[in-house]
Amino acid sequence: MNVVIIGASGYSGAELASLVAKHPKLTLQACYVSEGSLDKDKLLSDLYPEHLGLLEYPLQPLTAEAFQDIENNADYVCLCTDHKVSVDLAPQFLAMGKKVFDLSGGFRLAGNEDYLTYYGFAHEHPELLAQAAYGLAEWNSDAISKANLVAVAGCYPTAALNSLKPLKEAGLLADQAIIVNAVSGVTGAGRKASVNTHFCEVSLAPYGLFNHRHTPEIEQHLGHPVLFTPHLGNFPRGILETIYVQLKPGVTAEQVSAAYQVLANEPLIRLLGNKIPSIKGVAKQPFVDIAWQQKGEQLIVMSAIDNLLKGAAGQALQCINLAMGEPHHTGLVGAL
Ligand SMILES: NC(=O)C1=CN([C@@H]2O[C@H](COP(=O)(O)OP(=O)(O)OC[C@H]3O[C@@H](n4cnc5c(N)ncnc54)[C@H](OP(=O)(O)O)[C@@H]3O)[C@@H](O)[C@H]2O)C=CC1
Ligand SMILES: CC(=O)N[C@@H](CCC(=O)OP(=O)(O)O)C(=O)O
Repeated sequence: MNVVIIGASGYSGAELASLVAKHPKLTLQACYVSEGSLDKDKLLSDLYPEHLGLLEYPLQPLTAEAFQDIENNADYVCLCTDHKVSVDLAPQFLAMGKKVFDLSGGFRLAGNEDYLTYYGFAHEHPELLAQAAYGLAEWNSDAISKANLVAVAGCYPTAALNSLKPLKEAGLLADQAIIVNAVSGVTGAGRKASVNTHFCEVSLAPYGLFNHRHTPEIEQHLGHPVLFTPHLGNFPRGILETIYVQLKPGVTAEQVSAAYQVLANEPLIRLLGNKIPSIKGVAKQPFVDIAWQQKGEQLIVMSAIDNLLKGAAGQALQCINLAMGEPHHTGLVGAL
């Protein structure tokens, strides 16, 4: 299958380009940036020298001619672009009959009101929201394999949902909101220069209190209220979440362990029991590491992922594998 990547010069796009280029059943057809990009015509390996010899692909401007090339040659189009850019581009590629894998948040939420409230824009194509399959690979494989538009799950939600859905499905959660405290590395904010992500400015600080767009994403795909607070930390990649859960009265440790067994055979999920996960354990790895400790009806769940792999490009590749009828972890386990 021929894959094109739009936004290939960005952190998630370059990561996905490297996964596609190494995949046994995919061909990286072409890499695109915006028409006016400062990086156009550079090689991707000039920007990412760690991929010298692998990503000798020119970053092509997304011109009218590029759209024609994509229509003629691509099977799968991956959008590694800002939410609004994705909302604009996805319908154009869907109209060409392409399968679209969007890494942005442009199609993850249920309704236009959520986009106004949490994204700050009115959705231009609300009719596509119901058609998009939510790309949380381990939990939605049937819908992902059939969909023309896959909204690959967000980074913080991927860590939270994989940790909490087993408990929700087993009916172990008390009604109150779950508190999700999360720390992300700076690549989570993208490659574009900004003061907030400047080397001398980043330390450890919360942001997005009460209004981060991943709050509704987690709530909608979990079916439970959360109080989510992200933090920016001074490391390049990885997300660690510490999640405070009130269990229903009388829920035992055995019931909690049994609930997590639903993930026990998943190749990209590592259940650590009562060990402690870390950024070091997942950086540059495709896994979600999940651990928990319980005292009475209080449960603390810890979850770690690499934001660019399981939180973006790795999960996008899982979705592409599902669309091809391949095992979802092809090209991810033992291959990075
Ligand atoms: N970073 C992360 O950890 C994660 C990111 N995501 C999502 O993935 C998407 C990309 O994120 P990230 O890789 O961090 O972003 P970056 O800012 O690192 O990269 C964005 C890319 O989009 C390109 N681009 C910008 N405007 C256009 C346009 N109009 N047409 C075509 N290409 C364009 C940029 O190149 P240029 O401007 O030079 O054209 C660049 O290649 C976002 O929606 C983000 O929310 C999802 C999960 C995790
Ligand atoms: C550290 C940082 O800034 N992280 C980003 C989240 C990463 C991302 O790009 O979000 P999606 O997963 O929704 O695409 C943020 O908080 O906006």
